[in-house]
Amino acid sequence: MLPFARVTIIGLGLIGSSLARAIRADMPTVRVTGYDADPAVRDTARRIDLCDDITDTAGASVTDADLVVLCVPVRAMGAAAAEIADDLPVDAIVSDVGSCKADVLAQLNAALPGRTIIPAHPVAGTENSGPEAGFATLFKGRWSIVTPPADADPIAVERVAELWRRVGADVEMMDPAHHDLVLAVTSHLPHLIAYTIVGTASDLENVTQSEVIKYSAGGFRDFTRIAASDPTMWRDVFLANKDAVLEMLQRFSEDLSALQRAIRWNDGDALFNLFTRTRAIRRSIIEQGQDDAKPDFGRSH
Ligand SMILES: NC(=O)C1=CN([C@@H]2O[C@H](COP(=O)(O)OP(=O)(O)OC[C@H]3O[C@@H](n4cnc5c(N)ncnc54)[C@H](O)[C@@H]3O)[C@@H](O)[C@H]2O)C=CC1
Ligand SMILES: O=C(O)C(=O)Cc1ccc(O)cc1
Repeated sequence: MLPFARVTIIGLGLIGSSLARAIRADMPTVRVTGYDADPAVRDTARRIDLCDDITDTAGASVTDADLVVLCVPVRAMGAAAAEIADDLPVDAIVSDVGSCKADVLAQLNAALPGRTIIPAHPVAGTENSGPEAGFATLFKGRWSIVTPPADADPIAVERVAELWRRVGADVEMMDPAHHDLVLAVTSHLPHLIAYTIVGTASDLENVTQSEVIKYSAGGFRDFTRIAASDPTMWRDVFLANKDAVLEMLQRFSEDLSALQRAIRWNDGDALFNLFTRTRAIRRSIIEQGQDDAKPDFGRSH
């Protein structure tokens, strides 16, 4: 049985539009309604026939929904939830796709007290944004991490998990705080490093911009893809997942200082041992068949 009959998607960018496309492709009888705060995005969504219906207000989009999925930047979740509070049917489930979970859950609880809130995070995406960047197969073979509150209704949790399975994702359950720590090191810190290194290269005085572009070898090119990711989305992730990111950044800085010291003192063994350990990690990811499948760091479609 389908987990939901009428799904509303709020925020029709990369993830919201991919979810709309995936639901229509994989569950064609489900009615998909969309809303975005940006009128230009709503126009585009209508032009490309993204949903069965696009409404001009948030409230109108949820009046007959049995699931509402918030697909807006993480620090906009509370405002988006507050806008639907008066029109949300009593038995509707509210979910989201935010890249960090504890802060978003707090925002949703504050905006929608007493409502059924089952957050999730599809660990799948690209550096692109907007309604035309989405695609129906984005979630296939990827993880979707569902982070229910401790007292969540198990039936509601299972319905949200089943939605993600239906669009091709593998589902994992996680505590929100643990999710935030894991994703801080596997996703948020790598983005911060990419933003930094591309910024550092572009600030150099003795190396021209055109030399950076012309001679960018594999490593730097990969960083430029990640550093092209949406500024609003990532500003919000770093501020909303501040504690976990600062904790991982502290550890990273200490490890970087150890490497700096090894180079300064010609400690080749230290360098060789670390590089051998990290190569083994890459190989075990490939052996587990997760290279290009999941998680999705470093892949564009
Ligand atoms: N981009 C990625 O690779 C991934 C993003 N995510 C999460 O998905 C969410 C959406 O990200 P993207 O789709 O990439 O962003 P996006 O920038 O492509 O789309 C976000 C959309 O939300 C709309 N919006 C902003 N505030 C709103 C509000 N209050 N009410 C209604 N609409 C509003 C914007 O107009 C925009 O169209 C974020 O929370 C992000 O952390 C999760 C997994 C991967
Ligand atoms: O484009 C990439 O490599 C990504 O890392 C995509 C991504 C961005 C944010 C997420 O929360 C999950 C996946």
